[in-house]
Amino acid sequence: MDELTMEILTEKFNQFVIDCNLKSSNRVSGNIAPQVKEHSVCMDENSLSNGTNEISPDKGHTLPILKKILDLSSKIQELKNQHVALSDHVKLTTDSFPGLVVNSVQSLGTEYELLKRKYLEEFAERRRLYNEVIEMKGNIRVFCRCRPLNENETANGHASVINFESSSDNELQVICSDSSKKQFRFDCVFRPDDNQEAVFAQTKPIITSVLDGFNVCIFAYGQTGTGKTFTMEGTPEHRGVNYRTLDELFRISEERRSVMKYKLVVSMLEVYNEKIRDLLAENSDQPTKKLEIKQAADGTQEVPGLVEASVYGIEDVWEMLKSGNSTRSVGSTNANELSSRSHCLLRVTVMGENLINGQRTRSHLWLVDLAGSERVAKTEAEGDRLKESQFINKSLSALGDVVSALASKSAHIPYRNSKLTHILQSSLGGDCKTLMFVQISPSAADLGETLCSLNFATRVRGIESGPARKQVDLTELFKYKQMAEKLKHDEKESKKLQDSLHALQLRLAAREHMCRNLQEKVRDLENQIAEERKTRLKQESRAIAISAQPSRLATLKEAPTRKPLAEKKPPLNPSKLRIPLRRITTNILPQPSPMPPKKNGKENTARKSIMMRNAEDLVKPRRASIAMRPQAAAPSTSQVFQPRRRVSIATFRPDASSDLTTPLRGSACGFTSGQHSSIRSQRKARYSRLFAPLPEMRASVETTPSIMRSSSKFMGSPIGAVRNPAVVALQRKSFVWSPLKLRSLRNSRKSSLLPSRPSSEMQ
Ligand SMILES: Nc1ncnc2c1ncn2[C@@H]1O[C@H](COP(=O)(O)OP(=O)(O)OP(=O)(O)O)[C@@H](O)[C@H]1O
Repeated sequence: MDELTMEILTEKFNQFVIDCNLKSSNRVSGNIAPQVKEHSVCMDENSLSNGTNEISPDKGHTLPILKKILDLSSKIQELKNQHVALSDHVKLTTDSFPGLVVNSVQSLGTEYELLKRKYLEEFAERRRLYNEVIEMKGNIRVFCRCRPLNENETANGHASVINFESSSDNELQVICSDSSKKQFRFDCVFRPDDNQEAVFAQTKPIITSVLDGFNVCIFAYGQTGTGKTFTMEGTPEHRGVNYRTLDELFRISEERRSVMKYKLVVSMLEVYNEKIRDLLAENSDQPTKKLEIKQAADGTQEVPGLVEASVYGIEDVWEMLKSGNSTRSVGSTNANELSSRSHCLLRVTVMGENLINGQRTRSHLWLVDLAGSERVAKTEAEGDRLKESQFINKSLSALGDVVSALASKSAHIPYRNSKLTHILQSSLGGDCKTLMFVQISPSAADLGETLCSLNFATRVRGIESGPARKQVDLTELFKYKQMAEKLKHDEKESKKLQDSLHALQLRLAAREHMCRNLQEKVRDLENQIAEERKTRLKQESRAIAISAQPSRLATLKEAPTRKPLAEKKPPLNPSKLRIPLRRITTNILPQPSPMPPKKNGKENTARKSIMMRNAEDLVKPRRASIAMRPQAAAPSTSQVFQPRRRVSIATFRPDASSDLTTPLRGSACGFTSGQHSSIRSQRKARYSRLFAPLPEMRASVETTPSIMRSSSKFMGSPIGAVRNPAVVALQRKSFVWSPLKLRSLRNSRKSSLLPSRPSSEMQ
């Protein structure tokens, strides 16, 4: 019992109770109340125990029931209050959920949006791919259908001239009168025993394109009486393409209901004697208004005033098709008792709306049953039939011209040459899908027409697979093939280049490593040279000091009569007071840069040049002139003991003619003259060996062209630029001009990482 009923009952019983109470009070006022009350209670209990309730206000039996009702009412009220309390308690608000739930709901919402977007993308992708499949199959496809031999033909003994057995599925052979066979190939070939389902199964895929927003045109072409109407319209028992197509459209739209909303509108017209007739006009018996083809703003062809009937189910369609067909122009010919004397066009306009993104589409599906092509002579048409035949043939010829123009990709397509082609303009060619049924008769009597129809169909098929169209596809294919090959080739090349680059990088790294090693060795050798020089200078200065002792004494004796040398000689030109003297004193050659050797050859060369210049400075002949000073009487001790000058003299300018040390040394050390000369000659020979340039070096310096000489990597400066043999000797890494180290160096030559090479090799 719902709440409302309970409330009504409660109210009624409340009223009843009030009434009863009033009556009871009346009785009480008549002094019968106590007895009645007791009796009532008694009765109530009895009646409850007996399971019977007799409600009789007069007898007071109603009171217990009322009491019960009141109890129940109060209970109901109580329950109601409880319900309200509970409702308040469980009232759901956003705050009543924990944060986790709210977050989950929010993330689910986001996920839903994402999925929706993805679905839309997938939907678009599916549509694109499906369209591609259809296009790959061919935007214009041709199916051939052969009807069975009819009774007349069998009776007249006409044999079938169509051979399906020896050919593959999509091929047929026509046995000509001279027993030769002509083979034809189509996208699909239906034999006489193929039923309507089989035909539609192959037709179905193209229909889906209409719902995807593409224009589609399906038409049946062929000789009269070959089954065009049978294929397109069919019979109530064997429904044709028209009915099945609409059925399929409804089925798919139902399938996509959650995403897409479709509206189907149907129009039906015929082109009869180059006039357009609306087959759905309500009163077709009346002369219909003249319909003309106009171009709409979007470039499509429209027929203003044409009835457009919305259909919501297949039942509507069948009724509508029946009514339309009933008004179609038919007539009896020799070939067909109910021959279609017009082209019948059923137009289905599909308006789609995407429920997710609101995108709208509008596309047309044309289902055309053409009038039969026929030979006027054969049909023996006269009068109206002849006129009809002429119009039919004219418009079919116009259709053939359009097909030819499309096949040859002609700039001008003669759509306007007939009403039929004009109205189908936006559904023939372009990106719309076209399916043609070429209907043929198997009878030998129709051989000529059959061959004509098959040839025409082959031309139509040529739009898709013929040279013009195919060429485009092949060109594209070829282009992609070429691109793929080029890509492959480029990949190979780039791999090769990468490999060689890697090898070069490895080689470069090895070279750099070697260079670093060599630079280190150069530094080591330079340090070694500096050390050697220092040691030698010390030795020489010691020797000079010893040899200068007697002359110094003599000088001291002559001192009063002589002027100091400094007074006699003008001070040295500042430019001649060369800094390298200090270097000689310290005996430290310019240190190599702490920075790692750079790859830049110029910098290396410059640095080496500086080093070589410094080395050259050290061996300037001026030291020789200063070295002669000890022979002259030194006026002061400070001048005599100039270790720098003396050191440089002795070291860098060994001169065979100047006898620097022998007399002094001889006297100092007590050697005899013969001993002196022997020692002197030994030392001289040793120095000569040391400082004289190597014979091969000299030879190379003289003979090697300057370009070749300057190409020396490790010397830093071209050898040709170094004139002084001592410097040349310095540049020889293995050549250390230290007598002390000479032996050890000679020994270490074999194990040295810098092998002593002939100068020609070094260059
Ligand atoms: N595949 C088939 N199976 C059985 N019967 C067929 C078949 N095709 C055609 N017929 C029959 O052949 C006869 C002629 O068919 P239909 O009227 O469809 O020819 P048509 O090409 O439309 O002729 P027209 O151009 O003169 O209108 C019909 O009786 C039809 O039932």
